[in-house]
Amino acid sequence: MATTSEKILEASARHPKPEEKTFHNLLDPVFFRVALIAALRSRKLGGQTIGIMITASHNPPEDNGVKLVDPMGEMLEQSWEVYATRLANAPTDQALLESYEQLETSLKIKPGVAAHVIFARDTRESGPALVSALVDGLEVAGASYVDSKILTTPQLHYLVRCINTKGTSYEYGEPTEAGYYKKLAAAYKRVMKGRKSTGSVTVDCANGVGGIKLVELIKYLLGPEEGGVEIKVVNSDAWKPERLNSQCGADFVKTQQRPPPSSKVGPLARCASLDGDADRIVYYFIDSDNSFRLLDGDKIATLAASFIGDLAKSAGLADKLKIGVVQTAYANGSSTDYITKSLNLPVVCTPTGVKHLHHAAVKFDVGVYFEANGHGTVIFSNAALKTLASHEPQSPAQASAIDCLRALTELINQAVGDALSDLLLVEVILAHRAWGPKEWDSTYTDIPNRLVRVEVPDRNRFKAVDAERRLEEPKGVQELIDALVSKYKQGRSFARASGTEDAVRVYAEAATRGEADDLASKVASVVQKGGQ
Ligand SMILES: CC(=O)N[C@H]1[C@@H](OP(=O)(O)O)O[C@H](CO)[C@@H](O)[C@@H]1O
Ligand SMILES: [Mg+2]
Repeated sequence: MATTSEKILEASARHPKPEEKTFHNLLDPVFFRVALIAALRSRKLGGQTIGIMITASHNPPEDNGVKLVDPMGEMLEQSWEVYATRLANAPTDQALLESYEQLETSLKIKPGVAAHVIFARDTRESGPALVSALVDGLEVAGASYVDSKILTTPQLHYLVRCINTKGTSYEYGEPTEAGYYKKLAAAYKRVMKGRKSTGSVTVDCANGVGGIKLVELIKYLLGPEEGGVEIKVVNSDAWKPERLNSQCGADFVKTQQRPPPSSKVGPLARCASLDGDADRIVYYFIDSDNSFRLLDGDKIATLAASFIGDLAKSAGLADKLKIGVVQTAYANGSSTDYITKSLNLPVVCTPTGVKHLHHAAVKFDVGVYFEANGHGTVIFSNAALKTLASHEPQSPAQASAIDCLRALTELINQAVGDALSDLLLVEVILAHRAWGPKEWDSTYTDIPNRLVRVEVPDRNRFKAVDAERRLEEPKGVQELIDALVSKYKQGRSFARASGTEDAVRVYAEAATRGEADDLASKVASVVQKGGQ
């Protein structure tokens, strides 16, 4: 019988690294190799289940990619990203096998431990072919696996957390797709007790997996006749994969600062857009003067933080729950001011990327984190869960606030930012406050801002520090940016190398639209020159 090493070598030859790279032949060996990493990770963690999500999120339909999920539903631990890259880049089948065996030895992984993996994909056409490459890898690595077919990214994170917590005192939920809907719907009904939604919300599903799953979720929720929100699902053409993220979706709305051209809603109607794998959401509406108003991740974070802060006070728990908000440098300066000065809550700024925000948020009892682009969630610490479970209310008002807080811990996805869960979170808050989008928007006014992309010969020369708000290298560039910023009222600007695209991003804020554009373009030209 062939040994595991022989099997890996033989199978790897079926997933060769292409001589001439096209998108598809490039991904086939990557997926084969990702399977090997997932098997190693599961074995290293004593056989806990690891998740693999096949998606390219908000990117064009022909792209694809992969996200690895750790046992508690969190993103793969950072040190393992390095190992994954090492396996993915191994130049030959033999080099791949050597890297695999080296990892086994250096990480003291016992090959005899059973490995378990669960995977799912979004609606992209390339998904099934990539699943074959993945399965080939899982089989030769001796991992057992579950194919969960088509799911949103956060649903897969949910399943991973449920499977790994099953039978413990902190069981997360029933590890099925229906279990996900039931958990959200039960919590939604609890928070909505005695409240009524007004109006409807139109949800643009980016023609992706979010539409299919939102239609399912609605079946479990309260109908409008029962006081629940009326959810109108649009851009849910998931079976025409070429339409995915095309002229719609959260990324389109956020970057273009306008509704999807297909949108038919009138003034003051609430709208929301999901991204292609439903882990991001933004809200927006058309104001009475026909202007477009975006309610982005910052507005969702401030809404959630203010609501939870008020509930904690009503429950008599203001001193016991340390609530904090985590943002990145892209958060609008007005939102940061509003959180610190009006809500009196602490704000932490981290580098871009949700894993950084998540790690900072766990330091609070209630950590609210959102990127401006709409990716985020609220996490409750174990101490907070204990406080909520044991707190004896002293009045009916306290009892109702505490029940609402407990239900929120179930409504909000604790593993990862989840557009469907965030949608319900926003909807329950608006129902509690009897607010429409305009009242929500008027909590603070965004400082005009501009984000531009600058192509430079080598973006790695740009080294940012201080949560990416200042450039250490190339030398001298930060001083030039500072000098420009000082000339603008409410001016703020920074430049950093993108982690996902071959470019440097420049962000600028200033008192007026024209000044923000002007500052952004001047900083962009400083960056361009400094990057030569
Ligand atoms: C300004 C911006 O939106 N940056 C995005 C983008 O990161 P960059 O490192 O800026 O390319 O992609 C990340 C992953 O999706 C997301 O977390 C982040 O917010
Ligand atoms: Mg996404």
